[in-house]
Amino acid sequence: MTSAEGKTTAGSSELNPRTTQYEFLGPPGALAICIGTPVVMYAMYFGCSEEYGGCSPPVDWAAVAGALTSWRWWRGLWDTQAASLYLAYYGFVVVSWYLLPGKFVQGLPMRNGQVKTYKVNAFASMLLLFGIVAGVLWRHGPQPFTIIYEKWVELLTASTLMSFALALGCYLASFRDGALLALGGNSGNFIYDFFIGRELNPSIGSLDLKSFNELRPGLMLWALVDIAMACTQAVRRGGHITDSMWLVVLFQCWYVADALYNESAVFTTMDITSDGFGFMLALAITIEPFLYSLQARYLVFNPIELGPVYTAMILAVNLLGYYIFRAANGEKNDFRNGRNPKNLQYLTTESGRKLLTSGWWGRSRHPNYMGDLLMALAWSLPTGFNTPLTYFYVIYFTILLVHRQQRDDEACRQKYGKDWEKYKSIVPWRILPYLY
Ligand SMILES: NC(=O)C1=CN([C@@H]2O[C@H](COP(=O)(O)OP(=O)(O)OC[C@H]3O[C@@H](n4cnc5c(N)ncnc54)[C@H](OP(=O)(O)O)[C@@H]3O)[C@@H](O)[C@H]2O)C=CC1
Ligand SMILES: CC(C)=CCC[C@@H](C)[C@H]1CC=C2C3=C(CC[C@@]21C)[C@@]1(C)CC[C@H](O)C(C)(C)[C@@H]1CC3
Repeated sequence: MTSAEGKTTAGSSELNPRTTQYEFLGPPGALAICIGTPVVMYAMYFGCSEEYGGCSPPVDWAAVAGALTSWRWWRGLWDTQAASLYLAYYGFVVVSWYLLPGKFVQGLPMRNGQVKTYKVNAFASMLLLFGIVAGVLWRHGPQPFTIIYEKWVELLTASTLMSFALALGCYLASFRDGALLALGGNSGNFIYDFFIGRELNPSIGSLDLKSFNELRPGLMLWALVDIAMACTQAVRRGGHITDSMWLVVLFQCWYVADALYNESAVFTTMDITSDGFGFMLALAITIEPFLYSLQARYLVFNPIELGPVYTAMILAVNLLGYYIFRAANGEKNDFRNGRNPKNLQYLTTESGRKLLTSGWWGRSRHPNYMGDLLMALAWSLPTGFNTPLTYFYVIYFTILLVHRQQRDDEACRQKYGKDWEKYKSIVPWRILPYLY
């Protein structure tokens, strides 16, 4: 953490104090991530696509350079049909949130004493989308879905612009009277606050923009993109889909379905309770479908048959990861909702809040990250070892989770003081027992 220099009292109040500590190396770091993330996403396309010579070295850099120095660089990124398709998709996700029935669930109390109510129907939205996909497949076969593969970069542009528009809109709206700001996003520096998110929970009517965008448009499109990649492979191979493609699509669709089914669990994560909604989280709608699906896109032009032995081994890695991820998240969720069915041991802190010290949370301080990382590995293994690029997700995710663990550790240190040090002495490992 670095200190936010040059703070003034303008823009601060008792409820919305000025942010005095920077994360992500302050404004230069925030600017680097704002520019760097879209650059990386385009680079993962230009550096790993059949149009530009595949993914394994040598990439056809001459073709990439040719594209970048010609008119195609600008014109090729934008396509009105792709942007309209993207908008129609986003509109569908909003309308399905509005129209489909759902439970109403309360979030944790905010520091102004208010409690937000969320409509929980993300899983129903996903089922509706999958129902429409099944209907199209039934009537027209896989062909209509190949447009997602063909217009990949144009759809990426549309989604990136949507992320930017959402973040900018929320940043500007946060200056209205009465907005509750995020404690970490009110530094007074435009770049930093735009990136971290100035307002804690921006909403339009009863639609909470942060939880909506963290979960629905990005995750559902990720599943749809994966299905479209399998359809593209099927069209090219006379209806045949490789076992590697089946694995990637099933694993990732399962992960998405699990997240949407357990929608209410996200209301207690730090993104929802503490972070604002800025460009960082708005990028979720782009990163999830266009970066996390790289393996499926790669398998379209590098079809790989794994055979039963490798298929079974990779399946086992994913199942183990999923078991740890779900069991750990389940234990914490139960505990935070006042249940302790396994009679796990815990430490009572001075604040009255309790911390689990046995079960998964006694093995490491973020056992759920361990499960998530194992799954990430299982999603890359079906692509073989011809290119390191399909392992990008595992590497990016490790960096993201290690940084997240450090942020959470600092937040818990501030929340629990010396009790957190005591917890750390009981549970010394951060993510991977005996390693980290
Ligand atoms: N696919 C992706 O791109 C990403 C996935 N994720 C996943 O999201 C999920 C949620 O992650 P995240 O919100 O970062 O963190 P966690 O689910 O690990 O939650 C951290 C919080 O849990 C509470 N806690 C910590 N230790 C204990 C304990 N011993 N007993 C009880 N409560 C404890 C603390 O909050 P308090 O005490 O206030 O309750 C702490 O702030 C994870 O499964 C992660 O893998 C995350 C980022 C990206
Ligand atoms: C630096 C930068 C640009 C960061 C963007 C990070 C985001 C993409 C991730 C931050 C936390 C996330 C979570 C999920 C997806 C990725 C982002 C948005 C998540 C929705 C994936 C599905 C899981 O089951 C989850 C619900 C636990 C998870 C929540 C956190």
